[in-house]
Amino acid sequence: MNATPMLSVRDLVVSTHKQDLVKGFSLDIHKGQRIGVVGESGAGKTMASMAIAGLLPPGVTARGSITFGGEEERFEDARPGVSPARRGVAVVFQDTGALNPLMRVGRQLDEALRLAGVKDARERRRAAVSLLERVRIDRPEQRLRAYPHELSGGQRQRVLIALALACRPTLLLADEPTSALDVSVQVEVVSLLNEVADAEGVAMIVISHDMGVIARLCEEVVVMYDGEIVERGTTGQIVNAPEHPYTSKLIAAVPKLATVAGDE
Ligand SMILES: Nc1ncnc2c1ncn2[C@@H]1O[C@H](COP(=O)(O)OP(=O)(O)OP(=O)(O)O)[C@@H](O)[C@H]1O
Repeated sequence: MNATPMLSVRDLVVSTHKQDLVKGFSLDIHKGQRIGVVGESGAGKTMASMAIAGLLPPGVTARGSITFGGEEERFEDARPGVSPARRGVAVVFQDTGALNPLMRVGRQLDEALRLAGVKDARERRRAAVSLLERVRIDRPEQRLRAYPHELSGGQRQRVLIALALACRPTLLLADEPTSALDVSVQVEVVSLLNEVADAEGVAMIVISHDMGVIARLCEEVVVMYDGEIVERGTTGQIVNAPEHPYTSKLIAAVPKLATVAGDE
């Protein structure tokens, strides 16, 4: 692994005025690396990743330091902003209303590409078609005219991945990228994320309550429980020899997981 991580998070604490939601989160990720953050609902996975992306909700603040692309930002009960250095981070949300239901897919991609600095409208149109091709959506020209409800759940998740790729990220934060999908479609989206990460060379932080999804996507895993990291290691180590009882519980919830880790 090369020496300087692309992203370094140190002692991140995320709080409301009442309580700490994340109680000291540290993580390094290198170019092209894929790290999973696993834990049950409410463990603080989303809050940690939203702090990294500069997208904490109102009333939630952060303490600690985040270094991205060599630029360190320190926070003292502040909301991290999206600094230019952070522009290389994109978030893939889960398909539960993340797309604007009133806007055609093409318009949403056009907007994302405009924000990413593509000035020429024809160039944006070409780029939108190419993004849909890269996420393996068939008949891309036609899909640009579709509204989200005219697409299947799997196709909408693909569009969300295409939107994330529009800003040419170096780091993708995928928050429960498959949770809203049927099992067979989950498998397709996991393969697509693997394919995209390989082809584009992006690093990925995958957040999920499902150790099975993480094991298929990531070489390293961080386990969160009640706002804290309770265990970390390679996927093989965590799956085959978990040290924390909570990790064992997460693994037991996925019956075929030993086979998945064995396949790697
Ligand atoms: N906007 C908010 N304001 C205040 N507290 C919040 C807000 N959103 C979430 N929380 C609280 O923060 C804690 C951590 O939530 P977080 O969403 O990070 O957990 P998670 O591990 O990602 O779980 P899930 O998969 O359910 O989102 C929870 O106790 C949750 O109730």
